[in-house]
Amino acid sequence: MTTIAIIGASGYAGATLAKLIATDDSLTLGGLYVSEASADAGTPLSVLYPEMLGLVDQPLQGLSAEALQQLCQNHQGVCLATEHQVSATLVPTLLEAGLSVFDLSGGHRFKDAAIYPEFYGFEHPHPEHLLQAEYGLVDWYPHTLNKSKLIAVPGCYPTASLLALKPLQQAGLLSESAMPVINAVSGVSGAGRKAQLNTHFCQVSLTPYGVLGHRHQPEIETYLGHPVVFTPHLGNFKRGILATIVCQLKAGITDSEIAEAYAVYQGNAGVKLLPQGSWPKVDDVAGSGRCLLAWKFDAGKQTLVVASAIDNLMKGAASQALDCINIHFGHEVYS
Ligand SMILES: NC(=O)C1=CN([C@@H]2O[C@H](COP(=O)(O)OP(=O)(O)OC[C@H]3O[C@@H](n4cnc5c(N)ncnc54)[C@H](OP(=O)(O)O)[C@@H]3O)[C@@H](O)[C@H]2O)C=CC1
Ligand SMILES: CC(=O)N[C@@H](CCC(=O)OP(=O)(O)O)C(=O)O
Repeated sequence: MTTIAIIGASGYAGATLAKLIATDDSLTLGGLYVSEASADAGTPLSVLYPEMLGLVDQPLQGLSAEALQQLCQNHQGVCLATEHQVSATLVPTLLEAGLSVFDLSGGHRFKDAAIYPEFYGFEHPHPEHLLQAEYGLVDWYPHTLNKSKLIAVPGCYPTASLLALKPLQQAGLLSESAMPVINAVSGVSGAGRKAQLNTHFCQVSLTPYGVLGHRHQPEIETYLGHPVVFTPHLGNFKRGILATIVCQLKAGITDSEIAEAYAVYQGNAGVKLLPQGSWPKVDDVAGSGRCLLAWKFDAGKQTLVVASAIDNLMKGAASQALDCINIHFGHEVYS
């Protein structure tokens, strides 16, 4: 059995992951950590999330220097469900102790350290570790996940967008002179558990944000290998992401070439194509580790619309992290 700790376990992504690890036959859920001064230190996770009563009753521990030392001695892997800068600061100690690190934040998704001051608002404290991180988009890069002890779990919007666009890019169907336009709506849990006025459920009304400057734009472009226009929106529902993407394809492309490109997902339990004429809904993926895709093509305009739905806390965070852990340690993956 492989024992996994979670730092940031009281947050939405960390708690979702704790539940998945606790019910995974190949893994043992180890220590659950919050910040040293957290008001939740000492509280069982199941008190914060009663759905986990009897399943995850261990208390959250404040991450003191002593707790960090014990974490390093007692676990094979650790998940960082913490804010980007916190993850970037913790990684060197965890790697030096020999642990495998699964970072759910954006702290290690780029090789180019210059992205951090521009899109994340801080200088990366350990750019040397960026070069060793592998990007954990499990449906596309499963074979690199045992090549490094540092796995950068993708962001939620990039997961939804890349799963929709990579088949087209790989098959060479995207027009080189046009950018896919991604409009994506996320539920409020995407913003985390901590209260903030602009993500207060009663204040939220469907609106774009981060226009032409969201940090997921460079992440999508990096792993697609093609520029895009990405506009996230916040919607007044709890969980799920729906990305609706409009792309220009090269002249002469046909429906059957598009179908062939998406056949890359045949037999993949984690990504499913809906029958032509059906479109994914966020409620159809809430609580699931799957991505649902659907597309329609106008051959006259060479325009493709593809829609992609995931649960931001599952495929967009915790279930993708769980798949990364199991692939990394050579266990069976159940999507
Ligand atoms: N929510 C989502 O849909 C997704 C989130 N992510 C990423 O996952 C990470 C976590 O997100 P989310 O769960 O939403 O965030 P939350 O705000 O819900 O949770 C953050 C967690 O980190 C803990 N924490 C804060 N500071 C520290 C610290 N210094 N040391 C240890 N623990 C700390 C918090 O507890 P406390 O403050 O009490 O210490 C809490 O447990 C972020 O990087 C986010 O960008 C990725 C994909 C999707
Ligand atoms: C609705 C909402 O606020 N969503 C978050 C994205 C959550 C996510 O995927 O986070 P990371 O890339 O940061 O890990 C945002 O736009 O910042």
